[in-house]
Parts: sequence; structure tokens; C-alpha cells
Amino acid sequence: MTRTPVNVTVTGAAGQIGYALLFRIASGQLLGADVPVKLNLLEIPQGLKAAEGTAMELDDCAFPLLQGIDITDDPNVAFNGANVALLVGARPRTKGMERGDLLEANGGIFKPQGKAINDHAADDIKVLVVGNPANTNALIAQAAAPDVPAERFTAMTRLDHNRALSQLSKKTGVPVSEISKLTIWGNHSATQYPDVFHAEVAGKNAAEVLNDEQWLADTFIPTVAKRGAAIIEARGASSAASAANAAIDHVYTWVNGTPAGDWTSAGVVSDGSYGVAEGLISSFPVTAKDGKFEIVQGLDINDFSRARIDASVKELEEERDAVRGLGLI
Ligand SMILES: NC(=O)c1ccc[n+]([C@@H]2O[C@H](COP(=O)([O-])OP(=O)(O)OC[C@H]3O[C@@H](n4cnc5c(N)ncnc54)[C@H](O)[C@@H]3O)[C@@H](O)[C@H]2O)c1
Ligand SMILES: O=C(O)C[C@H](O)C(=O)O
Repeated sequence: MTRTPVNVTVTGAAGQIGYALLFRIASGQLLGADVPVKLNLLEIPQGLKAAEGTAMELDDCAFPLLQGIDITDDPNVAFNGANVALLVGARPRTKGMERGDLLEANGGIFKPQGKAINDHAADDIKVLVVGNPANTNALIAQAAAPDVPAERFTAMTRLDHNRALSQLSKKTGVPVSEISKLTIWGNHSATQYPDVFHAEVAGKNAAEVLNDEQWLADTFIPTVAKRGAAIIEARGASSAASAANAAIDHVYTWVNGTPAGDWTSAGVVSDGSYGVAEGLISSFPVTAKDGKFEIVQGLDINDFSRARIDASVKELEEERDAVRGLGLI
């Protein structure tokens, strides 16, 4: 193997998403089957021992692409030279915690991590925030990294995108491989808006194929938007393997590009497109080319979509204002 390994930093490495993610990264699914990787795992002190156990298992897989594993509880060490950073570790909401408390607790994680990325990561750093509230955590990290181009900070809505693909496939009987141009707009929360109006199902407009606004409003949108809660209810724990899968999809697409004639969804810094306030990290339809996401331009937004996009963006604005009030951005 002559190629220099890509440094991939994963935070929350000892958590359930970490466990589903690390083996796939090490086997080449994140970046490509010919790209060697070095893993840097960041955990809090209580998580270090479990992370060491996972590293032992990674060793035991003898992955040809895995060129080393470092484990630390110091963000300055974990992000040193990082080319890709997956920010998974976050503070979950616990009993009695208000929304402001949750944002503040996560600010205490994502602000120093953003600063460590600013000070120590490689020039080509790409950041994906998975830990919730993902969009606003990404905003906090991005604001703490003024020397890194803002567009390198992204938030994960690919899981929502994949959930929407699957629901549409079930409804229409058309395989997911023949569904394109779906969009998740807004926040990775229950206000998100999965939009089929530009989607194609076996080459035909999805909304016309469905011809059922009631199903969209009463079944499809809530099923996708509340899927995270449904998984927690069923499993007693939040989605892990599907979240790890979406993180793999997000970064693989970012690095290797979207297929011709299709797009995906990602939380990216708004440039004001579609009336989304500039600077918010909101989900958009995006293409990826040459290692860059670009917001798909020129889509007609009907009244049904406009109201739902605006509602989710309003929630993002409220979260932004709350973290601004807390001095986190
Ligand atoms: N965006 C999405 O689509 C999506 C989907 C599923 C889950 N999530 C979110 O991902 C996050 C992780 O989920 P999980 O199931 O792996 O949780 P988990 O509780 O199993 O693991 C989280 C890990 O993060 C670690 N951690 C906490 N603070 C840290 C810090 N400051 N630095 C490094 N590590 C830290 C913890 O020790 C723990 O090992 C949660 O916030 C969850 O809500 C997001
Ligand atoms: O962790 C959660 O609250 C749910 C998660 O974001 C998901 O969409 O599965």
C-alpha cells in the first residue's frame, strides 16, 4: 500500500453508532475500497476502555486498509491532521432537561471540538455532525472554526433521505434503485420536510404517480419525520446501524460524487437559496462533485412545500437564536 492513509476522526467511538460505523470505515466503505485509513477515536474518559475494546476487535479483523488506531480523550489530539471528522458523540436529552439545557450541554462539546478542528485538522478537513441536535451542533462547531471554510461543516439528514426512499419504494412497489431526486429540507427533527414533488419513480414524477396529497400529508411525511422516535420506541435505543449506514453514505457521496441525474440530501450551510436564512445549516437537495456539495438550484416550490420548509427553517432559526443567546456562536 503506497498511498498515504486518510485520517478519519470519530467522536463517541464507544457508543452504539460508533460500534456500527468503525468496522465499515476500516473495511473501505467510507472512502473507497482502495483508500487506506487511519482511525482517531475520541471519547470521554469513561468511554476510553470500551473504545479500546472496539480497537482490539478492529485489529482482530485484520483489515488490509486500516493503517492504525489512536484513542484519546483530548480533542486537540484526536483532530490533529484529520481529513474527515465524524462528530457522533453528543449529550442526549435526559429527564427534566429543557431544550436550552440540551443546547448548552452540547455547546460544551461542539464548541471546543470546532476549535480543535480549526487549530489542528488538515486543510482539506470535511466534517459530518451526527450527534443531535445535529444541525445546530454543526453550526456551533462551524462558528468555532473561523479558519475552516464554512461549507466543510455538514449535518446528517441522509438517514431521513434513506428512510424517505424506502417508504416511497414500499408505497409504489418500485425499487429504491429506480427512485431519484428526493429531498429532505430543513432540520433533522420532527419538523423536517421530505419532498417528493421533484422526485422520480421509474422515470415518472413521484407526486403524479402517487396523486394523493392526503397520503403525503398524513402518512408519508409523519412516518419519515417521526421514524427516529418510532425506532426508539421499538428498540429501546435510538437508531444505530441505519445511522452509521447513512454517515457512510453521506461521506462517500461527498468524496466520490452523486450519480448523474440524481441528487441527495445533506445539512449544509445556507447561501440564502430557497429563502433559507444565510448561515443556517439546513438540509437541501445537493449534488456532490470534486469533493464539494452544491445546493441544487431552480426548483419550483409549491405552496404545500413552502409552508413545510418554512416551518422547519423557523425551528432552525429558533435554535440558532438560542445558542447565540448562550454565547455559543
Ligand atoms: N443525525 C441523525 O440522523 C442521527 C441518527 C441517530 C442518532 N443520532 C444521534 O447520534 C448521537 C450518538 O448516538 P449513539 O446511539 O451512538 O449514542 P451513545 O450514547 O450510544 O454513544 C454516544 C457516545 O458519545 C460519547 N461522548 C459523549 N460526549 C462526548 C465527547 N464530548 N467527546 C467524545 N465522545 C463523547 C459517549 O461516551 C458515548 O460513548 C446521539 O446524539 C443521537 O441522537 C443522530
Ligand atoms: O436519536 C434520536 O433522537 C433519533 C435519531 O436522530 C434518528 O433519527 O433516528
